[in-house]
Amino acid sequence: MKVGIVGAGMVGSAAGYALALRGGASEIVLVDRSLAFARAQAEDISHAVPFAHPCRVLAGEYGALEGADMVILAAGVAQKAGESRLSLLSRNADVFAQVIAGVRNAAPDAILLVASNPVDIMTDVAQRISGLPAARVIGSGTILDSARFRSLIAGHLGIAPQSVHAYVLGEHGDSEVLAWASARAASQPVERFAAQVGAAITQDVRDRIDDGVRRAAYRIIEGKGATWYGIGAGLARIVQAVGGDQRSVLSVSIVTPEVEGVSDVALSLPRVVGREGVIATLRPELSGTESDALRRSAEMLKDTASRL
Ligand SMILES: NC(=O)C1=CN([C@@H]2O[C@H](COP(=O)(O)OP(=O)(O)OC[C@H]3O[C@@H](n4cnc5c(N)ncnc54)[C@H](O)[C@@H]3O)[C@@H](O)[C@H]2O)C=CC1
Ligand SMILES: CC(=O)C(=O)O
Repeated sequence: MKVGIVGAGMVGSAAGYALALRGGASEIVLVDRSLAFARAQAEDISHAVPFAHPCRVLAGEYGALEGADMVILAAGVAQKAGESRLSLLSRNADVFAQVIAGVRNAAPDAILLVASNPVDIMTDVAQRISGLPAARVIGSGTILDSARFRSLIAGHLGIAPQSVHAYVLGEHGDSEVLAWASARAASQPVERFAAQVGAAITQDVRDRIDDGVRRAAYRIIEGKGATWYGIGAGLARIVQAVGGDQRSVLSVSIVTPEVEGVSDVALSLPRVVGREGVIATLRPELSGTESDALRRSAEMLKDTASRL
């Protein structure tokens, strides 16, 4: 599997590094508006390969993406402390107009994997500009938020996050929805599991976990300027699901025909991901409050995208 990465900054390079370590690609090509920077990142990542899986890590201009099966889009600006993801929209939409033309010329058959924020609207933008089917333009969406949610539930229950299935839905951003009603630990509703291990999920616990997920990016950006490890691993996970035709269920964003009465909106739901991109979309069990919140998130995203 040949994977391109456009935008070799913190997120793009972390994705390349995670891919090299996890063994999800035979070739990784980094592209950036600064070729010298992309070359330096590629050389650095290539020095991890002897400790991981065989893989060529290169840098180049857009032409070097020829033959790529998948291209990660991580170019553009990132939030500064206190800024919301949505505030990046017009700047990153301009960047995508250039980037997608370059990618499509070199690798017209590649699946696009969008990371740049605001990721749901950028997924919508990427799909519109590229003209590709929605199933082949995937935003990382809430894959990161779902990982944060699973980690915090697992920490409370004293188990591994791998034993927790829980999704964050809607926007990757302030209006996201933590789907407690469908959260499971060891196949049981998390409340039932919690009662068995004497770790009740009280309203205080829910509020703490909600804040831990929803405000994670703000806290990390305040502390170190940006986030990259979590999303780098999440992007590598999506690439592996596609490359291995794994049909894994991941919460990712694509333009979706209808969500809670809102049409043609890009947001995250659990989706089956394999060789052709998104193969199916699932609608998890939600409480009334969660459905209302998902509708509001969808309406906000649709409204913002249609004003672009
Ligand atoms: N989806 C998610 O969960 C997450 C998304 N992000 C987003 O990812 C994006 C990248 O963040 P970072 O890597 O931290 O930023 P960064 O500033 O470290 O890297 C961005 C890179 O894009 C390149 N670039 C800018 N314009 C370009 C163009 N026209 N053509 C080619 N390359 C161009 C820059 O030279 C730079 O190397 C941001 O929009 C950020 O908000 C960040 C963390 C999580
Ligand atoms: C920056 C960002 O989108 C995140 O870490 O969630």
